[in-house]
Amino acid sequence: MQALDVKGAAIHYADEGDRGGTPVVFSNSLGTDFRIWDDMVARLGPRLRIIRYDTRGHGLSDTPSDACTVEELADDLAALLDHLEVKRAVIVGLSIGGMVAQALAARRPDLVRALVLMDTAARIGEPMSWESRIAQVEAEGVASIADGVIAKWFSAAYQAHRRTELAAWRAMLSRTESRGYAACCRALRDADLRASTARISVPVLAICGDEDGATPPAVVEATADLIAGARFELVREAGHLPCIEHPNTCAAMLTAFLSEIG
Ligand SMILES: O=C(O)CC1=CCC(=O)O1
Repeated sequence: MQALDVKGAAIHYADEGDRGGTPVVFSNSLGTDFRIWDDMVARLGPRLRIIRYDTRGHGLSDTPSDACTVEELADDLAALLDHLEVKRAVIVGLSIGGMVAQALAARRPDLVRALVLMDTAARIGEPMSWESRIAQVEAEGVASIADGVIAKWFSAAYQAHRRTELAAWRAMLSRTESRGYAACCRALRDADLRASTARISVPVLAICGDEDGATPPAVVEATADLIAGARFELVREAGHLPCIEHPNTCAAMLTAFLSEIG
């Protein structure tokens, strides 16, 4: 187990693969931890350095405060990459992890070679809906919102046929500490990255599940449209977490993108 102290908070991470290979860094979404990348990462080629970490307040990472910003989350990632002496990494970010990737590209362009923006946007949801989610999880815990969240995370087919895996992912979500979850909801409530994202100049691949109920394809594509040269691709029969539902497709998309950017 590896963890880094970032301003008093333990950030849990894994640094695996070929230390001399292209660094590829994975940033998770709200209510998840870095296990969401397991199946996708297992399908990637050998000459990559694979770095995964748990966003603060999630997985084994600490929850240092009741509130945070996307910029602070990007600074956590920058501290981790500085510690690992990684520069020019390909950052793969899912949902809030994709916002962290966009913010990192704006704040520390030296760390970013390219971005894969998965089911994410420069602005996600409305402040009022984040407010009511914060109130709900602070009053009754993350498990109390699990039904609604799971419905957006997975396609109709996955929900109908993968009951056991669904129960396991629900357990991951429900066990997320409400303080850390609410802190990241505050970051989402306050983040509008449209101006800085429009200035991103590294290669960008945007990916979205066609049944994503949280960041629907049109929202993800609108963010891709802000970035010069960004490409948008759909994953069929997938919800908000296509890396779980279709790891082969997502790994193939990432592999093709990596060979394009060289
Ligand atoms: O939990 C959700 O509603 C989906 C989501 C929005 C931002 C994020 O990271 O996940």
